[in-house]
Amino acid sequence: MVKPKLVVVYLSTQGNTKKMADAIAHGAEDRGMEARSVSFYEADMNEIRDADAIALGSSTFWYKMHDAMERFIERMGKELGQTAIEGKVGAAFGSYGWSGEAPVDIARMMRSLGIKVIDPVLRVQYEPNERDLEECKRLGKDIANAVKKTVRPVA
Ligand SMILES: Cc1cc2nc3c(=O)[nH]c(=O)nc-3n(C[C@H](O)[C@H](O)[C@H](O)COP(=O)(O)O)c2cc1C
Repeated sequence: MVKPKLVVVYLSTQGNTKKMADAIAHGAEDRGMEARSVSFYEADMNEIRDADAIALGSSTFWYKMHDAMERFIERMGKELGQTAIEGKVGAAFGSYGWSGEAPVDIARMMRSLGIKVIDPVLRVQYEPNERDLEECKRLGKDIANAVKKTVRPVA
């Protein structure tokens, strides 16, 4: 049986958001998904097109997500088009220091592309601890549960 697929794309300067991304992927795997956590510059648009779910994460720098992540989401919309993206399950996350705007902005951009972003939009202050990583795994499991409930039309 083909497993449903999750791609987790992150932008992380010191590895904090990357740790969240890896834990989200592990949580989804525990619930039977095929999941891959990749840095934004390694992300493959064809893989995203084929995925049932996408999780996007960036740390907050100067009160917003990194420009490169914003450009990545815009490129995703342009290259894949709304029909390929619409109806996918999504999640937004990121590490922050004091204001934490990036995950909220990511969720807004994903929703404007028609992605069904689930709650919570997950934010962790600085380096995730064990409890934070459990929450990230929980989000991965929730993504898998949401995918099971979603029937997407075959393209
Ligand atoms: C130059 C710089 C600017 C930052 N600006 C913000 C900010 O505006 N708001 C905030 O919440 N955190 C800010 N931070 C804190 C980072 O988001 C935080 O260190 C985070 O854990 C980095 O995660 P990463 O390793 O995934 O990139 C900033 C950090 C640096 C070095």
